[in-house]
Amino acid sequence: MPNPLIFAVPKGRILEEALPLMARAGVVPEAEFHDKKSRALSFACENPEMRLIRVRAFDVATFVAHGAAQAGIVGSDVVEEFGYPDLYAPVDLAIGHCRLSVAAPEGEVSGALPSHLRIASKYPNLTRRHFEGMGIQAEVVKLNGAMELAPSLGLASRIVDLVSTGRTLLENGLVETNTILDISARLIVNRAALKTDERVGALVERFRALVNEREAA
Ligand SMILES: Nc1ncnc2c1ncn2[C@@H]1O[C@H](COP(=O)(O)OP(=O)(O)OP(=O)(O)O)[C@@H](O)[C@H]1O
Ligand SMILES: O=P(O)(O)OC[C@H]1O[C@H](OP(=O)(O)OP(=O)(O)O)[C@H](O)[C@@H]1O
Repeated sequence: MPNPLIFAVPKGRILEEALPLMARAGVVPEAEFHDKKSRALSFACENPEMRLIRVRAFDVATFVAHGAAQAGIVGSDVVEEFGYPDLYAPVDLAIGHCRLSVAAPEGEVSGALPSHLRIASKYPNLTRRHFEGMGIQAEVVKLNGAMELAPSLGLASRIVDLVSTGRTLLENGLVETNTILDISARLIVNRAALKTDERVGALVERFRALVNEREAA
């Protein structure tokens, strides 16, 4: 039998929406995948030619870009932040919708911006690029969560973070000032694997057909 095709998924909130779509595309993990007590990270699938790995969202892109996994599902925020040349995102799955936005403390949203700003974010590249486009040099303080605390504690004057309902910003006294990126989850594949392994192309076509079907309905 050939090496199994490795399919990488994030462990958190995208997963719930992705699982039904994956099942319709023939990616169905063994029962242990759903066992909250299991510490396994790699799972057999109904299709014996496939294995599923569960990793952090940012790491999904890294595994696929380096060819350690051949395909996966991840938010377009992660695809854009890394910009890996070996990673190809051919299908917009139209799930996991949110946006990447700049937010500032209430009361500090108006007035001209200085030429240098300190921004807290998990997305240093997208943040720097956005502010460069406005002629502002952004010094990014990299945080992995709870960005919303940074302005009130003097760590940064603004944040760049994911927004969905807007509740987290509101409850932390922040106001959204600009949207940098509208986000949805993508099917991603390793470019070399797409060229050399016909199973990868077939997988892309299955997901593409599913999304087209859903749009037509
Ligand atoms: N409100 C939201 N907050 C965060 N991410 C969201 C939201 N809505 C949709 N997303 C999408 O979900 C992705 C995070 O996915 P998920 O929660 O599955 O990852 P994770 O592996 O748990 O992340 P982490 O590295 O934070 O542990 C984001 O990259 C984004 O594309
Ligand atoms: O606009 P809202 O609906 O309030 O959602 C946005 C919040 O959700 C995400 O955090 P998450 O819950 O993933 O926690 P984390 O950043 O600590 O992982 C994000 O970083 C925001 O804090």
